[in-house]
Amino acid sequence: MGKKGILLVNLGTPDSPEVADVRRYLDQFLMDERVIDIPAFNRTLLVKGIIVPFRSPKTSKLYKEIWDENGSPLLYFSKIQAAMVQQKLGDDYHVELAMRYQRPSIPAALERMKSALVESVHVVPLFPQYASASTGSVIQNVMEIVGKWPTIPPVSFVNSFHDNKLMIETFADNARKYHPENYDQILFSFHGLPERQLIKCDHSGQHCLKKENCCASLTDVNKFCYSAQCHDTARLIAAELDIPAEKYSVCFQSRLGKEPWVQPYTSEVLKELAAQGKKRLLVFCPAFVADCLETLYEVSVEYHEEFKALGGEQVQLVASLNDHPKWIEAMVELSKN
Ligand SMILES: C=CC1=C(C)c2cc3[nH]c(cc4nc(cc5[nH]c(cc1n2)c(C)c5CCC(=O)O)C(CCC(=O)O)=C4C)c(C)c3C=C
Ligand SMILES: [Fe+2]
Ligand SMILES: [Fe+2]
Repeated sequence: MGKKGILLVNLGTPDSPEVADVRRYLDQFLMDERVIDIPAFNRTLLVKGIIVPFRSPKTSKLYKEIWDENGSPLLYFSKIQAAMVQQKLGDDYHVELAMRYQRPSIPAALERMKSALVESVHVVPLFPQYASASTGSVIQNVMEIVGKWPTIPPVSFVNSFHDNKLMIETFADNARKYHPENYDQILFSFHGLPERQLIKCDHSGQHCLKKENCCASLTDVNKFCYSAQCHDTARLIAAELDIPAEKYSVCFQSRLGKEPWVQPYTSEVLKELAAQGKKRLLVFCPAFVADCLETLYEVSVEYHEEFKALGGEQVQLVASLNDHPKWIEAMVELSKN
């Protein structure tokens, strides 16, 4: 019997922090029709004419701040995760790591699986909450590639795992060493998303952003809503740590462009908390399964400085899932289901 193929996919990172590599990365990322979801002609003008030329040098500087002897933290931890999952799953499985953008690429990883004569392909997009721009893009890309193979094997996908028990426990474990009770407020800062994409993903057309706070709770009718899944993840981690509702806030970071993104924005929440006299914040970033630019720089450096300038004292990041054994167990579970 052939091996079962497992494809673990994260977002991607540049090959190096140099401007040319960052430019290639941003170009592939932002030209994705699910990321900048506007008509192709306008997307090309905006991405190739404005965002990539102006943003690449700035983003390159940020990547240089987090790049160490192991390279990009996102790729470093992703490789460790894949090797540990392969080791746990054993010889009946063939595990490949891929990045949606740049390397190791999805086409190359799928080609290696094909050459290894896998009997099936199970895809695990490494994004806990479903978004069209992340999970949706991975699923579409894999379907396009495998869809052209002469023999299409059984293919399956994980859609989201925002409430995975082992994942929730891992975030809680990582926070305990900071003693959450010693902080003035706990923040769950998720990657942001344009509001337009939230509305588009609501196939009923009747739920997302229709009423105040409608995207803050997860129900049967909005079970694919990114915002609702984020709120659910936050609620579960808070419950695991006995953090009362008034002691934590859910917010969204990394906004790009001028149109409205899912709210509240992390920067605005920092302003409000500083105005209330809060001094010490503990911040989870549960949209990511590995530390990356958005956690190590945006939260630990940018938000920390921003909060201090507002009169606060500390923004402490809770480490991501990285190579925590319980998270590896969760990945094994996701690989088998
Ligand atoms: C949680 C999953 C992610 C979603 C959803 C997502 C949507 C999204 N992102 C951008 C723009 C940028 N994101 C950038 C970095 C970045 N994004 C994610 C994850 C999601 N993005 C990760 C893990 C990272 C870090 C990668 C790393 O190498 O560490 C960047 C690059 C950095 C920068 O220039 O600021 C951009 C740009 C959009 C527009 C979007 C949805 C529409
Ligand atoms: Fe992003
Ligand atoms: Fe919603």
